[in-house]
Amino acid sequence: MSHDYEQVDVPDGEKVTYDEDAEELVVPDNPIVPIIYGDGIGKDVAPVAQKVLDAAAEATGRDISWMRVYAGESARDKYGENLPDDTVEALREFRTSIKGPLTTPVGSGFRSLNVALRKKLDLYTNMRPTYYLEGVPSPVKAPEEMDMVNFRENTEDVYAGIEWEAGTDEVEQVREFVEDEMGFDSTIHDGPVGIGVKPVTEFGTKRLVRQAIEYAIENDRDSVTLVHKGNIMKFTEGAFRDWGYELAEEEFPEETIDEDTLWEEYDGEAPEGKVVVKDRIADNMLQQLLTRTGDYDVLAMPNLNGDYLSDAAGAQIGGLGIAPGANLGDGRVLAEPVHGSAPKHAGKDKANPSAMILSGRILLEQLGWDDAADLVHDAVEQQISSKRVTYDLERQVEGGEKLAASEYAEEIVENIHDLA
Ligand SMILES: NC(=O)C1=CN([C@@H]2O[C@H](COP(=O)(O)OP(=O)(O)OC[C@H]3O[C@@H](n4cnc5c(N)ncnc54)[C@H](OP(=O)(O)O)[C@@H]3O)[C@@H](O)[C@H]2O)C=CC1
Ligand SMILES: O=C(O)CCC(=O)C(=O)O
Ligand SMILES: [Mg+2]
Repeated sequence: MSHDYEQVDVPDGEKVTYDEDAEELVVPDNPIVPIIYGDGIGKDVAPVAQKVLDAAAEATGRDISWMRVYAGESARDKYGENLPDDTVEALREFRTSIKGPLTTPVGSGFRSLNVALRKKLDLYTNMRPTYYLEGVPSPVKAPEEMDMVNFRENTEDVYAGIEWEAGTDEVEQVREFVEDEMGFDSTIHDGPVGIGVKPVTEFGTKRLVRQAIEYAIENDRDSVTLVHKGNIMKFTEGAFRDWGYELAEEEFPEETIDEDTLWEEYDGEAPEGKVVVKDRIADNMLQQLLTRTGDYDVLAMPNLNGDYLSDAAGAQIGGLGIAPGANLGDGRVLAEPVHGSAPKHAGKDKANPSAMILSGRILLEQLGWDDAADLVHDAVEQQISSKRVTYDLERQVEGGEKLAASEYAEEIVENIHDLA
């Protein structure tokens, strides 16, 4: 049953539905797609990205019926709250959506609205592809070796928000329990302490790793690397690794092999059609991202590792202005860039809309509109190669010309018209 929307209108258009047996979205040619512009630079990049996505849809004979919904500052203005039911229900009902960044205060204040959306809609995977676009400036020597897809667990780990503030009765109760009942006497220093809990479940781990392995198989990828800090956090990150391998063995025995078998039986050359499942400790992985980029393909990891790693990987291929992503659940998609609301650049029509546009490309792929998605990719790449780019790329490109975000997006729309 449809939600009774209080302060937003449902546009003309049709609903995307989900075929549970086929595990597939059923997509009309004129889907209703909710969009949250977001805070800070979100208001600069989202409307211009929308125009690019419209151009790609129109060029391939479709029409996106946008439904603007609100979260963060714009929702506080309109509804007096951060995350109105209208917004959550629109994302739930219409299934495929896109958002700009939402600001989260540090140290106090409300908890992340981004995390809240992921949890409320059970968008349990955050998929962040990191790939090279021709002509993109990079601080590394061989950025073209980067072609990774980061699958980040999206609903648990330290993002569960189970923590207690220093100086409260609650934190003292937890300290007492940990020291007196759980046997960790003299482990926590005396004086004020903040304590948090890091849940990592078998359920959360396995559904994430399942999605990563399925993606690797469907997209002909070579390997899935489990990235963890299991040497130190044995029962959370270590368990993530163990459950990840267990899942591969239980559910994909024919399609996967582990790294030991790869070397012992195949001398390091994976047999045709097999995905190698391996693991790396997170600190090592962060340096291998730079030094052995080409050895990695699909990565699967707990929430915090994925947060760190996706920004670091994005820096190698043009920076946060380019890096796209999407939150995925069963039959539900919320695309969003890797970057945040970058408040110091907000409202200046200068931030790079590519990350938002390329997140839209993932949305188009999820709709099954691969032709439109390819157009978006090619049009962005063509624009970057022309060196007429936003400030972040212009400052790194020799002979570059600086464009406003809106001018840059308009030229991408023209590229789409030329390419179509
Ligand atoms: N999913 C989400 O909605 C996310 C929200 N956030 C939130 O955003 C807020 C700000 O976070 P912060 O740590 O500053 O990280 P941001 O990602 O917002 O910005 C960090 C820096 O990255 C560069 N950058 C980011 N986006 C772009 C862009 N589109 N074009 C060009 N450059 C870009 C800028 O670098 P420079 O100044 O060097 O040019 C910017 O100062 C916080 O409240 C945080 O919680 C953070 C991440 C994700
Ligand atoms: O929710 C936030 O404010 C930050 C989230 C974040 O950094 C991310 O999703 O990568
Ligand atoms: Mg982040």
